[in-house]
Parts: sequence; structure tokens; C-alpha cells
Amino acid sequence: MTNPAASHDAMRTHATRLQTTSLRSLVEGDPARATDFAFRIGPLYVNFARQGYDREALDQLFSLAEANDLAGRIRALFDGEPVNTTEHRPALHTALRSDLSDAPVAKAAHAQAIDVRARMRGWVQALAAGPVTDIVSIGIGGSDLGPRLAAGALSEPAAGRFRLHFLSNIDGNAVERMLAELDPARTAVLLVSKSFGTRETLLNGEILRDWLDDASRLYAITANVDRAREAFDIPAERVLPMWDWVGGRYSLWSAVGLPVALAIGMDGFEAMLAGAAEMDAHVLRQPLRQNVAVWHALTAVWNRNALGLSTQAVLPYDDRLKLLPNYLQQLVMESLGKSVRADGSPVTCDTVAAWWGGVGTDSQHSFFQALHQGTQVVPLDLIGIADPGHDYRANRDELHANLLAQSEALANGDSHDDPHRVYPGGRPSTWLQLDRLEPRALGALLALYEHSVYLQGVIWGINPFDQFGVELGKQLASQLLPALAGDADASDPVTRELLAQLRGRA
Ligand SMILES: O=P(O)(O)OC[C@H]1O[C@H](O)[C@H](O)[C@@H](O)[C@@H]1O
Repeated sequence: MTNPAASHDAMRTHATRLQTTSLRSLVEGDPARATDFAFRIGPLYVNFARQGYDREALDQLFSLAEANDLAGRIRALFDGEPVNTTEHRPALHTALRSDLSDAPVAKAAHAQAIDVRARMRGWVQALAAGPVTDIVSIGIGGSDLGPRLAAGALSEPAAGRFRLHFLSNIDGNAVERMLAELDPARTAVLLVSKSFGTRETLLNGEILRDWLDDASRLYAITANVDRAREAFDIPAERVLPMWDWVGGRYSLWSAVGLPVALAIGMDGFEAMLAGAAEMDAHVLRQPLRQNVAVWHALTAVWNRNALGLSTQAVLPYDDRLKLLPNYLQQLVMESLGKSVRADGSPVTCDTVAAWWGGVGTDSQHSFFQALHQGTQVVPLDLIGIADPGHDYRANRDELHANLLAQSEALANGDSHDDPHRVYPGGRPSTWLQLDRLEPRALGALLALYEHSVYLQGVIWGINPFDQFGVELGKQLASQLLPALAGDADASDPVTRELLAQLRGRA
């Protein structure tokens, strides 16, 4: 087994040699890659054939994977070893949906998850039997992005279930606009916060608590049950617990997902978990070369470190997935946006690219010009839904035609006598296709990204489960509150000027 540094260098050397080979010729020279570089896991199909590596590069990437003991680290994750190295904790989001490890800590975590899921089912039934028609879920980051994405993507407009409203930002406009549409007598409010210390959630929670006409319709989902009672007088029977062995951005599968269960039913929520569990089994059991999460992670490492590409775009070609880029920004960039290795030493290579994205085909009318003819090559995850579930067949075919066309045009480019009309091509993409946008398929897709993120972290030697980088801004904000009230002044001269401008016009 070679050492990681040697594998990394060999990979970059080969990438330099490959630069003279176009993506089009890579594919034309090895047409079998169109199927050899593809995976089918239940309702999910993934194809890496239009990524800019050849089989020799893949050999080097897999030796890099072996040098970093990816198979052992996958087992460590599922067994509840302290893979969250800086906080000395397991990261057992897999135990929320699958029971694949015999390790006692993983078994205990799964048992707790099953207990809470039974309580979730009871809450859904009890709320459905009452006067409540609207649910407000107050949370932010990992306590908002996953449920908001999944509830929006999977809700059927005619299902006659609860209407879900998500409140995350501290901006009073968001609160004001939401309350204008709601009836306090027919609304229940969920305070979703793992820490129960997030200012946005607490302030918005106080507004909604005072707005409700019956405090018994205020619920909490948190790892800090005591604070929920102290701060909002919410008794234990109206609190669903979370645990510190689940990271916020990995918590959709826990009680944080209650809004999803309220939107699509508990059976639908459990189908989403089953899809994630199917991906878990694939990731845990497949050898590295037949493992789709390993391929996805190695592709990200190839684009970031071998090709030096600094951003990555995610383009769902389905309006119901328009929040997927937002969700993945937190999952990927809050997990991998680090420059210090788990052992405290500086990283030896670039880590996370800037992830962004938009929905297709709208994005073709906004930033695709840069993707085709800009100086920066942007690797893409193109996401399509084979059966979009509606009867507008012309729309479906046009959407699919555009998705196929963009994948080919970006990879192959086009020549022209007029230099302004030349398409350089060589833009790599991965094709991720769901048979239908239903809970099991979405669960598998999101679990794939979770596992890919973890494995990228292993290869870069960083801890994907902490987020110390979000604390400084919060500390400065709380220190500036008295200055905004005129009771103090800012120490930084620029902040002082900006503060004066803000206060002068407020
Ligand atoms: O769930 P909470 O404790 O309220 O945290 C909500 C979010 O805020 C934190 O600052 C982190 O950036 C996120 O990882 C977390 O998901």
C-alpha cells in the first residue's frame, strides 16, 4: 500500500499528462466507460463517464483510497467510533435509519432512534386528530435545510395534509409575512434546535409562542431538553430528543425530520429512511471500486486536487429540488471547509471547493454562458428525474432533452471559425438520476452525498463533523448589540463608521 502523499503526487502528475487529452477523446477512445463508470442502486442511477479521468487515473485514485484505509474508515463510521475527532464523539446518523453494525454503541443508538420514531408517529396522529391545519417549523442550518428540502420535494399538493411553513432567518420581515397568512387557533409550532441556543430560533420562537393562542401547541425538538423547559416552559411530553452523536447537518433522519412526516405522512418519512438505509448497505458492503460513494468522493478529490478546480455546481433538473444546492452547501462546505487536519497540523492540499448551483432549465438562462465559455472550468452534478410524475409530456421531454444536451455540450464543446462561437468543452459532469422523486430515492441520494462528504474528509485528513468556524461571527454579533442600542461603541474603526451609518438611518 503506497502512502497517501505519494498517491496524491502520482495522481497530480498523471492529471498533467492528461491535460492534452480532451474529454471527448477520452470517451471516444474508451466507449465502454459509458457503462463501466455507471452504478444502479435501487431507484438511483449514477454515471461518472463524463468526468475527466481515464482508467489509469482511477487506478491512482483507488490506491489513494486504499492508502487512506477508506474501507476501514467506513466501518469505523458505522460502528460508532469517535470519527468526530475534535469533539471525541461518534457520528451515528447511519444508526438513525439502518441497523448494520453489531457494535454496542451503534445498536444502542439505533434503539433510541426507533423509540423516538414511534413517538413521532404518535405526534403525527395526534395532531391530525386535532384542529391544527398549519405547522410552523422554526429552525436554521441543519435544523431547517433538510426538512425544508424534503418536505418541499416530496409533498403532494392534493394530499390534504398539514401545510408546512419554515421560519429560519431572524429578519422580522420573514416572521411578519408568515404570520399574516396563519390562524393562531389552527397552527402548531415546532422549535427545532439541537443546541437550543441558536439566537435566530430562540427569538423567532418567542414571537410565535406569544402569538399562539394556546401554549400547548408549542413543541420542541432538541438535544437540550432542560433548556427547552427552562426557556419556553415546554414539558418533556412535548419534546422529542436528539443526541450529540448526530451532527446538525446530518440530522434530517432524526426527529428534526418531523416536518417531513407531517407533510408526507410517517410512512413516507420511513420510506425516505429506507432509501438512505439501502445506500448505507451499499456503502458499507461494496468493495471500493464498486462503491458509488467512493467514486463520488474520489471524483471530488480528482477535480479539486488533480485539476485544481475551485468550485462545484449542483444542477437539479426538477423544480421540486430547487433547495438541494442550499442543503448541500451546508452539508459539504460546513463539513469540509477546513484547513487544519484532525491532528492539528495544516492541510497539505486544497480542501472543499465552493459549492453552488441552481435549478435547470432556468440556470441555462442565467449562468450557463460562463459554464460553457468562461475561463473557469466548473464540474457539475447534473440531477434528473426519469418519471417526473406529471402529464405534461412535452415539458418532460424538453426538460430531459436539455439535461442530455447540456451534459454533452459541456463535455464535448464545439468548433467554429468565429472565435466568439467556439465552445472549448472539457467541462466534466456526473449524471445522477432518480427513477421518480419519491421518498426512497431522495433518501438514497442524500445519503450518498453524506457518505461522499465523509470520505472526502478522510482523504483530506480533516474532521467533517465539527464547525468551529461559525462561532466567531456569533460572538462579535452579541458584542455589537449594545453598540446598536447606543450603549457602547465598536472598537474597530470601520465597524464604527458602518455602525453610525446603520444607526443613523434605522
Ligand atoms: O440546531 P441548532 O443547535 O439550532 O444549530 C443550527 C445550526 O447552527 C450552527 O451555528 C451550525 O452552523 C449548524 O451546523 C447548525 O445546524
